[in-house]
Amino acid sequence: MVQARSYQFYHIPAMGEVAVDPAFIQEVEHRPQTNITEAEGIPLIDLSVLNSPNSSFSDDHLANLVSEIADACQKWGFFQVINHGVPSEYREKAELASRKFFDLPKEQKLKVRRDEVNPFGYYDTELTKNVRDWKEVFDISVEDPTVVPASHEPDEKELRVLTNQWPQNLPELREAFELYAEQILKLAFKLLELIALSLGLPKSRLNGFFKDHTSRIRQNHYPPCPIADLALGVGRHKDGGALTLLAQDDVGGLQVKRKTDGEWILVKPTPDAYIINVGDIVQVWSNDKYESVEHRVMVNSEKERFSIPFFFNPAHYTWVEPLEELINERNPAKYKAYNWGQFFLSRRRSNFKKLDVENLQIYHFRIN
Ligand SMILES: O=C(O)CCC(=O)C(=O)O
Ligand SMILES: [Fe+2]
Repeated sequence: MVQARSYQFYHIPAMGEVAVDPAFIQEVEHRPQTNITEAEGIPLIDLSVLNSPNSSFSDDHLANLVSEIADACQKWGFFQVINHGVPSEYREKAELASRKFFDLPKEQKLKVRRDEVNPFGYYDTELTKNVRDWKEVFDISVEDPTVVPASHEPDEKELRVLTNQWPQNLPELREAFELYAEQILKLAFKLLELIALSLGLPKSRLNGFFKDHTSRIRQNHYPPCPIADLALGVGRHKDGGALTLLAQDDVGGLQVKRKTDGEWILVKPTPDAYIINVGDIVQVWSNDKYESVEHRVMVNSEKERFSIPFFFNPAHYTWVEPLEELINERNPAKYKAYNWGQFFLSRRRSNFKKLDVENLQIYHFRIN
């Protein structure tokens, strides 16, 4: 059954009455403030130590870097990296191809639409916490094909093989993103090792979880929005995976909830930098030492914005729980183990369809 949409009219200065689907309207307390603080920004970390060919850097340099990472993860859950080793031409090609994709006529984009079974492809009606986001996205799996459980049901034993969908008339999209994925994956492993070291663990302690990783690259397009002060490009949320590596363009709009006072801080675009944040899985592994921090995206009434996050996720069969080296009698495990594949599918389901219940969160696995 096709439901008739009921539009509501909003008065927009300079535009008059605008008809908008009320599904986009945020509750008053979640609307973006226009007078946003651009106070102290998230830390900027230089990774050149890792990429110097003749290792002219000493152990001290590495130790400094590791302690910068530890600090940033504890204080912010977010940081930016420069001199990260991803050649800019790969990123530029991906960004260009992505713009071309979103520029295609709607019916061509709908040919690669994601559906209830395959979470990869194009989508323009995503919900975050049951409110519609002002954006369109195109999701691809880094490993293609990728294996996930057949459903989000906890006792599901069957597996499903998912493949990417590519638009036929834009071959450069696939080419650009397959090359980009290889590069960004290398950076993700470097960051994973730095995070392991920063938690006092051996460098490769976390690598095994990513042998059959289920990482995903998303392309986001936020069109100009006539109700930019009522809607959001992405509603407030925490990333469910291990790490996110985000390439944003020069428009800006990403806001991070500052841990010290709960203020929303705008992440100012830095050319060629990546914005890194720890996701829920790192929060659980670290037994809350590093928290996965809430963030959201403001839209702009004049400018469109593009971003490309890479979500670094472990194998679907991973049981996520606090690492045994990081718990003891004084600091007992704060979470019981949960299965990553089930968690992922349950989340995708609630992003696809409006549900009556809140979507799955790690605090549902919290002990006490
Ligand atoms: O576009 C952005 O800046 C961030 C997007 C985001 O948070 C997400 O897709 O999870
Ligand atoms: Fe996010």
